[in-house]
Amino acid sequence: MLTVNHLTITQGERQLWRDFSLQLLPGERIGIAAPSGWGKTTLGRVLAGWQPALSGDVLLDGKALPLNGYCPVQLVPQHPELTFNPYRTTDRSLNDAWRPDDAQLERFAVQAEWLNRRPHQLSGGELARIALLRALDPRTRVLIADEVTAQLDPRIQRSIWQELLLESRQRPLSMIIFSHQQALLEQVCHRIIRFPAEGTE
Ligand SMILES: Nc1ncnc2c1ncn2[C@@H]1O[C@H](COP(=O)(O)OP(=O)(O)OP(=O)(O)O)[C@@H](O)[C@H]1O
Repeated sequence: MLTVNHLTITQGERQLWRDFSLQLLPGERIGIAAPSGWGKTTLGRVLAGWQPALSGDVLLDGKALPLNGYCPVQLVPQHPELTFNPYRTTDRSLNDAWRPDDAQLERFAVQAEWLNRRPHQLSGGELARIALLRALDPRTRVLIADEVTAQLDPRIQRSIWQELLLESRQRPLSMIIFSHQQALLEQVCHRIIRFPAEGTE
């Protein structure tokens, strides 16, 4: 279980989250809907250990996330091109995590040939699928999906979400999903937390 305890997160002078708490059961999928600039991506970065919070903590099964080695909470960022090394072919970045087989590449609509290219030689949607597959390393327990399919056409979006839901049920893999697509959140999440909370605007 992922437990988020009283997180306060600042970015520069600005306080983005104050006393934010959440519990996520194995296999549970929670959607977070908030206006642009609210701090969703920053929250994702803190939950996956990419940057510290001002206060509060993030625990997986009661323990702090590991500082070294593989982090079982994985963020798939909205702009994956910023997280791929531009000088390496994408297979090297993917295989830093794990080695998906051909069937797994097919499930997430990744063509083997794309893995011989560098990030700038791929479209945003192609790179987004490789980033997603990389984060699905079998050691991942919680996936934070930050607008992961926003760059994809509706048919591929549907098929990727079908596979993600299958993965979420089978492992089980918990998910925190940030999206501006209300219909998507309603279809894939067990519950949705909306900001600003009703009556506070
Ligand atoms: N490295 C940074 N330094 C300073 N300010 C930042 C930094 N990163 C983000 N911000 C600011 O923090 C706020 C929250 O940004 P964040 O990307 O977390 O929002 P978001 O809710 O994910 O937005 P969107 O829906 O547009 O992706 C924004 O006002 C942004 O300009």
